[in-house]
Amino acid sequence: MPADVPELAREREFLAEARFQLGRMRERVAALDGRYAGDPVSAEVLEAALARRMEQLTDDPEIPLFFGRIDVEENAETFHIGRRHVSDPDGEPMVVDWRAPVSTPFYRATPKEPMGITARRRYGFARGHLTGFEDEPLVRADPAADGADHTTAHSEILESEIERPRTGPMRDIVATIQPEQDVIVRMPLERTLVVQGAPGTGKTAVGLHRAAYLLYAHREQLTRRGVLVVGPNKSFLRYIRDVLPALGEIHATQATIEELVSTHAPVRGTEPADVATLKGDGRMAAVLRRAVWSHVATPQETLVLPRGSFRWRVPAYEAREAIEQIRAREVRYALGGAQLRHALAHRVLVQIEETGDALDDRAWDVLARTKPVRDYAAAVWPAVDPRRLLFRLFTDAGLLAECAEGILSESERLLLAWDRPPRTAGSARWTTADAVLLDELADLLDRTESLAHIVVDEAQDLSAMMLRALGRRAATGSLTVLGDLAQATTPWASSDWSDVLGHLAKPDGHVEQLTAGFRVPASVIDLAARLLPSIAPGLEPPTAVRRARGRLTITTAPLDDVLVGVPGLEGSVGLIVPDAAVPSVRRTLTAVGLTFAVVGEQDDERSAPEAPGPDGHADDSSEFDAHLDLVPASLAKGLEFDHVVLHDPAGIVAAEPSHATGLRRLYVCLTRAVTSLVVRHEDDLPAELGPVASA
Ligand SMILES: Nc1ncnc2c1ncn2[C@@H]1O[C@H](COP(=O)(O)OP(=O)(O)OP(=O)(O)O)[C@@H](O)[C@H]1O
Repeated sequence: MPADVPELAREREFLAEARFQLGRMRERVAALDGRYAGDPVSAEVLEAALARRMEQLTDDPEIPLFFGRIDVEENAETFHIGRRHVSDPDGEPMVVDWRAPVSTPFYRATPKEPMGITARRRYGFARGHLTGFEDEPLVRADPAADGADHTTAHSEILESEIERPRTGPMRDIVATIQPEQDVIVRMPLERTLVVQGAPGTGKTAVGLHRAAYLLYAHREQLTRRGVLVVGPNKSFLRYIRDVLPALGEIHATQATIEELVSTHAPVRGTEPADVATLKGDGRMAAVLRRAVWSHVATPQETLVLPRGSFRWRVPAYEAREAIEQIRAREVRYALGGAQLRHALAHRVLVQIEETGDALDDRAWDVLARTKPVRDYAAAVWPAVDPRRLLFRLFTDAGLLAECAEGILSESERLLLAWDRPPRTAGSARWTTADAVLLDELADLLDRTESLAHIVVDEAQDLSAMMLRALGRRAATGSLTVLGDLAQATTPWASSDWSDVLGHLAKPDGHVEQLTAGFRVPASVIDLAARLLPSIAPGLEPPTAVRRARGRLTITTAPLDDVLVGVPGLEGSVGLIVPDAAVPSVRRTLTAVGLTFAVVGEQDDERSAPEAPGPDGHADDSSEFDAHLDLVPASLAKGLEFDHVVLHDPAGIVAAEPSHATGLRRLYVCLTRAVTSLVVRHEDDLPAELGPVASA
């Protein structure tokens, strides 16, 4: 960094002034009062908007108010770029929001394509204090040179940001978003995107920054219609939950797929992988559709509606005609039922009018609500309850055979039938896959409301039916789909992104790739990549951008010995173990006197408040604030630690339903390390890792 002391002093003054102006902006908002709005509803809306604005203008002295600057060629103007907009009393911008179009060159300009700027400046900060800056001129040395470099110059600030030790939950990358990432972040809202990338290429980070960008660029539409971030489990959601608020965005909901669908029934059951896989198969959608529509009967009787001294009649053939017309409209089932009542009532209305009585729309509604019309419609177009219908499908072989004819084989139908059927739909222990089917049924009955945008992380693990559940929640919106086919660990996972887009009902969506690896050091990538030919032929490992090659140790030493050095390690430490080994490893950790948190334990504690607390040594702070985390292998996905101790790789592979998914789980666990990885084993390492020398 240059030791340009006067310039550094000027920048510090500018920072102090920007902070002062931010305080002034906040005071001005604080002085506004929502109570002076015209009516109570507007007052409430205004109060909420003011509270949000106050929150956005809060100055956290630890967070730099700006992190970059660009010098614009045209009018020699400079723009400081930060997390939020700050203006002076004349309304002139002092700091521009990183998401504003004017900031784009900060992220994308290269000497070959300077995008109208002459220089880029990056700032170094320590705990909110400006410590230095680094200038990168963006003037091409030789404009005639063809094939000039598209890359940006080496930056120490960028490098130290990437190398910074990981502590606590995930943080934003707004100061160092890379050009290929920025292209994804700023893609138009209408576009559904899949971002395929190897471990640590920044997919999660990019997805969250895209959500923040879209909330900025389409504020009104997105806050009104909603943004949802879907993650694989609750501990992962806790890991990422601070990123959007740090970017000033609090209007996105986070949920697991299970949380989304469990509104239909609490998920209390589990089932064998083959059953869950079949329930997640896209063909189930056709089975359920048939099951719902099989309720519509063919009217055989005349509808008789007494009114005053008259008895109006709708013959069965007219009711059949009405049903055919409604079915041709392909409306949702419940709406179809309402339309049938109105169609029947309309036929009565016409007869009444023919007698010279003039009736209006209200009378039509009244007729549609009369008991004879309701009863008649309910008999031929009965109400359907999703839980009861699914219960019948799993207990009534005849009904299932009828609905699955030509779709599922006999052996598949047998697989769906409950071994020990519950007595009623209410007492059934529904599984996640069942809840997803209930969600599909609910949508066949009534259209699911669509959000404006959904970011789905670890999407490779979702079944076709889960993807459909998300797709319908973005039916009039779009999605950002993040994933890595090599990390697919569910038996129902997809092996092709175009299939995923098909199930989401977004066949026009397109796939982007990220290849630069910001997490995993080269030595660890080299080991993990040995699995790729077996688990995802055709996919490439990431290209490590970390300067250090990292430390890789493979050892058969006792776990106690491996743990000796843990307290002295800088940054976070993750001890990843097979799920079944958590209790025994926990005892080991307690015996050696280490303080630790167990990833996922907060969920267990919440679901079982009576459960005895951790055995004296577990850290009661949030799992990602602990120095050492004990991580069940099934929850490692998406997380990262400076140092990883991977205990019993063969056990991790063996715990999965198939060897292929076991190897993918191992690939996930191997790629969580930022600085060092210790693989500790007693049993032979999986052959696919090839020959390795154990210490
Ligand atoms: N442009 C960047 N600048 C600095 N750090 C970055 C950048 N992009 C990604 N990172 C860091 O790299 C790490 C990995 O990012 P992230 O978790 O988003 O990757 P991922 O592709 O989702 O990984 P996985 O497939 O393992 O879930 C994070 O610590 C993130 O902050």
